[in-house]
Amino acid sequence: MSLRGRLIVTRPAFRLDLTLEVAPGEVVALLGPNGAGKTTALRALAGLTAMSEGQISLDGQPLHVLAAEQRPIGMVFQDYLLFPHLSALDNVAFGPRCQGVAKAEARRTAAALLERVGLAGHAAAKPRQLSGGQAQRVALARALAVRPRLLLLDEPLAALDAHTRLEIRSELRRHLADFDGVTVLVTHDPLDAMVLADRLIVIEHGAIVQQGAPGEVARRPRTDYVARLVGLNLYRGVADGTGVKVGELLLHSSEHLDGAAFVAFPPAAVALYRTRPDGSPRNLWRARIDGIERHGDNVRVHLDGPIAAFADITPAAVADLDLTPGQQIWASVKATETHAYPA
Ligand SMILES: Nc1ncnc2c1ncn2[C@@H]1O[C@H](COP(=O)(O)OP(=O)(O)OP(=O)(O)O)[C@@H](O)[C@H]1O
Repeated sequence: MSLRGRLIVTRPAFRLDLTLEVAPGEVVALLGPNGAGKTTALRALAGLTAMSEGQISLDGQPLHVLAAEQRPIGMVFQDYLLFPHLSALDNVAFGPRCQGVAKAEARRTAAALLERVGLAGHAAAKPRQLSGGQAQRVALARALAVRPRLLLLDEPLAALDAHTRLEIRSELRRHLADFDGVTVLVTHDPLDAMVLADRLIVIEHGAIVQQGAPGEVARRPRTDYVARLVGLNLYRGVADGTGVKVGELLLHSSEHLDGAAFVAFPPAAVALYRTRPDGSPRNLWRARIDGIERHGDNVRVHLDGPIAAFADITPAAVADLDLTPGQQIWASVKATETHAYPA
């Protein structure tokens, strides 16, 4: 079961144009900032948003010619959209019933699916009697009940609190691993994407800007959005074999490259000094402190200068260095903590 297609949706102030190819059993996450077009892409796959041009095929059969209700898809929405007046069992049985399955058989299928998601004991409960995590499980069971060949998940964990989210994320991962059709999920959350997906497709302004295995995307971001998402300082420059020239600054790394290159390093790899350090580390520059904010247990210092960078240091280091906004400081990062790759 494979999905292929070119999705084009044109609106007055927005154009989505994506070429997608997803293998059987593969889980792909569409990731991107607000308004990038993730939901539009998902809705176009579902037949809920009309495409202006393009075509989609599933297992070699055209999908875009089918009305939404005829498409062999299962969908989980962010707020689940369970029918409030139906029990969990009847919510799950609803899809098979619509497909013409006899009532008793539809309910048997639904009961088996509820058991699979760990809710056998809640079959009679109405949606309002379920917790967020339970409602999410019912929504997944309902999506699977129609034996879909394409599973579409729109921010499937967004409505859950942090603790439940952790639990449901790993459960969902197991269910997706058992599903042999194509899964496309939309998320804002890099962790959901990293844990759930085999491949990330990053969308910005309606177009794919980067795609690849989660680890690869995290190690080698290609846009500022991806770099921020995975918490790296990222620059584009020109490599000359010994380092990457970014503006006036030459940044050394352990890789030897030539030509257009990206160079990235984590904020925690940046060390700050009041006076020029001895034994000059290879990457050293004079920076101005542009801002200081809490960042988890650490402090994130915003640096301006030949390059804009974030440095994560401990609160004790902030006190020792007596840092204040506007102050000039030395910043360094070891070549071994700097990663360069072709642009
Ligand atoms: N029904 C609509 N009518 C007109 N414009 C729309 C409609 N839905 C979305 N848009 C616009 O289309 C663009 C893409 O929106 P979309 O919801 O697909 O983005 P998204 O990546 O899913 O964003 P978010 O993460 O905020 O949900 C945005 O500019 C949005 O304002």
